[in-house]
Amino acid sequence: MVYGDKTTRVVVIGTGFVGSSYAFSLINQNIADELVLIDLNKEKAEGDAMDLNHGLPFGSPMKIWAGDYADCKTADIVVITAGANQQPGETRLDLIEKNAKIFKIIVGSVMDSGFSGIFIVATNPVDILSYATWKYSGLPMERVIGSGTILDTARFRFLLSQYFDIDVRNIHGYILGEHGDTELPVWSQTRIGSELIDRYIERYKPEAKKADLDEIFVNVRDAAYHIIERKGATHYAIAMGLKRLTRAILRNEHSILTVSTYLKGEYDLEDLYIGVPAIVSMSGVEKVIEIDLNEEERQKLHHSAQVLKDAMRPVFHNK
Ligand SMILES: NC(=O)C1=CN([C@@H]2O[C@H](COP(=O)(O)OP(=O)(O)OC[C@H]3O[C@@H](n4cnc5c(N)ncnc54)[C@H](O)[C@@H]3O)[C@@H](O)[C@H]2O)C=CC1
Ligand SMILES: CC(=O)C(=O)O
Repeated sequence: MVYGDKTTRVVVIGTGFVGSSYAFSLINQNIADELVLIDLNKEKAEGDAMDLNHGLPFGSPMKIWAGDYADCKTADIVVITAGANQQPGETRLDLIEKNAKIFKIIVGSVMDSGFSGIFIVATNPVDILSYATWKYSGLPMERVIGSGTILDTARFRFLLSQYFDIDVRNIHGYILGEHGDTELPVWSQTRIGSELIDRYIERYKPEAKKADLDEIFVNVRDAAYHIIERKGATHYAIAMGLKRLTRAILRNEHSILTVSTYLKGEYDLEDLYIGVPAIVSMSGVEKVIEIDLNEEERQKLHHSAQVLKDAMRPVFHNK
């Protein structure tokens, strides 16, 4: 562990579908020494702690308990997955009012404990609530990270891997922007192995159609709607994305991940959290990576940023 002999502690706030799936994912990875579960529904957190503890004989040693906000004081990472999720037909932005109110209380309680670690935010609308967490906590921007488009990028890579019949680990591409309806694919920089996708198609899959690629992106963008219609929530893949982010921090991996982070001029955007590639290490977001976008992609990213700014104005500036 990069923290040397120090015991590493992760606190999860909100042990619903996402929080409990993340906790399960974490105990299977031997990443942290301690895991604290907090939920408004204390019995749910207690039940989860019992259930997870009973699995430890099959895994690695870890201390897991249902705790309270005082336990955040020495935490390295606090992951917030608390709050309302989308009902069928609802957009992520529809959740802003109720979840922003919940966040004011949660983030205030975490900071009252004396917490000085890193926040990871997953609750939707994640870009706006990451901004809220940064504002409410007063922590440096690099220590407040939203899961951003980490999940959308994973969905994009998976669907492309199916289409091209190539190992998903050899598909390299990013979804940027809002984790939501205005996100965009960066086709101009998408690669299969080391080949740009257009060149790969020319050489190895000339029968591939633009309409198929467009449909892949639509399925990425609308994946949450499709899953929520079928089972009411999405949680396994985001749990694995949050675990990946946790590992990048605790193991100081310097990984490039599409997280929601604060922009101060990068991509000609400022004063918002939005999904872009960034280097993540034990200090949090070390650096935003500004990949070359073509004009259409740049315009779509700016449109997505504008939609986020318009949505957060009533919550953060006019009240
Ligand atoms: N960023 C991403 O890629 C994804 C984000 N999400 C978001 O994650 C959030 C959670 O989703 P689910 O786990 O499905 O919801 P859920 O309803 O299963 O769980 C939410 C939990 O938060 C708890 N909670 C509510 N208010 C609280 C408070 N003030 N303090 C502590 N706990 C509180 C509830 O008791 C509940 O256990 C939603 O906003 C959802 O949209 C879901 C999937 C992917
Ligand atoms: C719910 C959500 O944000 C997702 O699955 O993308």
